[in-house]
Amino acid sequence: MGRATTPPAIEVSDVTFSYGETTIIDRISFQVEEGEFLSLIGPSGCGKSTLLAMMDGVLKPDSGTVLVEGRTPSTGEGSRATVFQGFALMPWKTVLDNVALGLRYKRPDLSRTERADIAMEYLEKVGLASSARRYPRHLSGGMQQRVGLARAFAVQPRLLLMDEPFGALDAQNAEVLRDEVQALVEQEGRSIILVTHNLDEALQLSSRVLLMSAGPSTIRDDVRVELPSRDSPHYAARYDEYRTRLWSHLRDEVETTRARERNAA
Ligand SMILES: Nc1ncnc2c1ncn2[C@@H]1O[C@H](COP(=O)(O)OP(=O)(O)OP(=O)(O)O)[C@@H](O)[C@H]1O
Repeated sequence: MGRATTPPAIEVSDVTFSYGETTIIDRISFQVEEGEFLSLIGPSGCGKSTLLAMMDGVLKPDSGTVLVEGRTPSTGEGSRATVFQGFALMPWKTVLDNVALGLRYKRPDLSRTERADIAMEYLEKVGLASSARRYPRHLSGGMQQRVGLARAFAVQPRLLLMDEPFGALDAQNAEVLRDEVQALVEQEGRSIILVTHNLDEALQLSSRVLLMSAGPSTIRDDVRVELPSRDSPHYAARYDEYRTRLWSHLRDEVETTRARERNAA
């Protein structure tokens, strides 16, 4: 009674979304609590990016509501940051300026020097301080994605939305960056939503995995991931249990999508 309650980081209630005549998302509901790291997985085209865009205020549901910290999101709010597969860096700006740019929009209260100092601090965290004065075209894909991560984390968002952030990287770079994301998350402790095709990535990084069905998508499974530390003798068995469960559902949904594609062809 009279207790102040913090709204969930995200509250998706009975959301439906269509592109034209095609229903993509069919009455989906779930909540994400503050500090949760949620991975969204599901077959290609089931609407993961669409759902993320609604959380970012870029798209609006046809019916139902998406609330972020209790409010309808609109674009460009400082409490959120996004990381996408395509890096989205400004080619004419240096690495340092690219990171500082995010701060300029999201933390206009800071001076130019303060922004540069923070940008540098985050470039150090992702191991790119020595490339601060270089331009994105001079960096490898992995390095560019690190700049994207530094830019997103530098604004210290309460909510971080990531859409296939490792998708354009080779396997080794993806592995290194996943470790870096994990380290940043442990230091910063924010709410995170990760869209991924990679079940292992979802299991290794997140505290919860939401599996979407083939479209019109609903929630097929919702799994809280509680793994012991990696050096525990129980880690492998527990990991396999989660993986087997999620993969059996995911495989069904991928097969449904493929069968539909074959019928449509
Ligand atoms: N602007 C648009 N107009 C019409 N259809 C669209 C538009 N954007 C996406 N779609 C379609 O909506 C469906 C959902 O797209 P979305 O990108 O959200 O899926 P996804 O699960 O993120 O896909 P993927 O895993 O392949 O990245 C797909 O079939 C896609 O082709």
